[in-house]
Amino acid sequence: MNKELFEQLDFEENRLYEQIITDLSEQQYCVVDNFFTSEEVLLLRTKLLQNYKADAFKKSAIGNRTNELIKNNVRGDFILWINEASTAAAEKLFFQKINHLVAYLNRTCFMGILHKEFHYAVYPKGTFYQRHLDTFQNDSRRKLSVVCYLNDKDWAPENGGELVIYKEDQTAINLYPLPGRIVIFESQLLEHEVKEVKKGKRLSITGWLKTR
Ligand SMILES: O=C(O)CCC(=O)C(=O)O
Ligand SMILES: [Fe+2]
Repeated sequence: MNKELFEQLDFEENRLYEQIITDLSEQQYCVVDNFFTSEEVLLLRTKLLQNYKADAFKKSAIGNRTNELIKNNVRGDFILWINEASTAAAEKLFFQKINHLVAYLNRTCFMGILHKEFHYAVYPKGTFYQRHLDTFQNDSRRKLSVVCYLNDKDWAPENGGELVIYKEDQTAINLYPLPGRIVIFESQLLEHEVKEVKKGKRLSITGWLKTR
């Protein structure tokens, strides 16, 4: 049997990933609850908090003082980039799950995702991220944005911190950062914002799947 044919027969359809592909093509975004189990969220949250307490996070703003001030008006989160070569259990598990999804997307939709970059993010009380397009960083290689929420299950509406996605017809979709939930959307197409956190710290991993 030739290799291509073998690969076709070997191929197993994944319902969850198929739903992601359908949603992305129909509405440019998708929401998957329980993409990470509660044990996985706990593992990831513990690692995030360990780094945060060790002061490893940086203010998301860069540049000189004036620039920083301007950026703080736009975005108040603290971030830490994650190295894919990390041997920490949490980070290995994270990239395993992401890579499994990426392999499927590349195989079934020829998405051509070659690179990725992910960072932990902490939004303390009072912080937000104003409406933006993820390509404002001048990175046209960003194809899909992926946000994974790591809060405890007691994250309630009064905590604020919703992700608001503005669809192409400008309808707003409000999404709470519920633990285990991931949101994927077209980086080049959909503007979005993070509403002010009113209570507690909002914990997440955000990243981009890139084409070159
Ligand atoms: O945390 C979120 O829900 C979105 C974060 C975001 O828009 C970004 O980091 O570019
Ligand atoms: Fe964004």
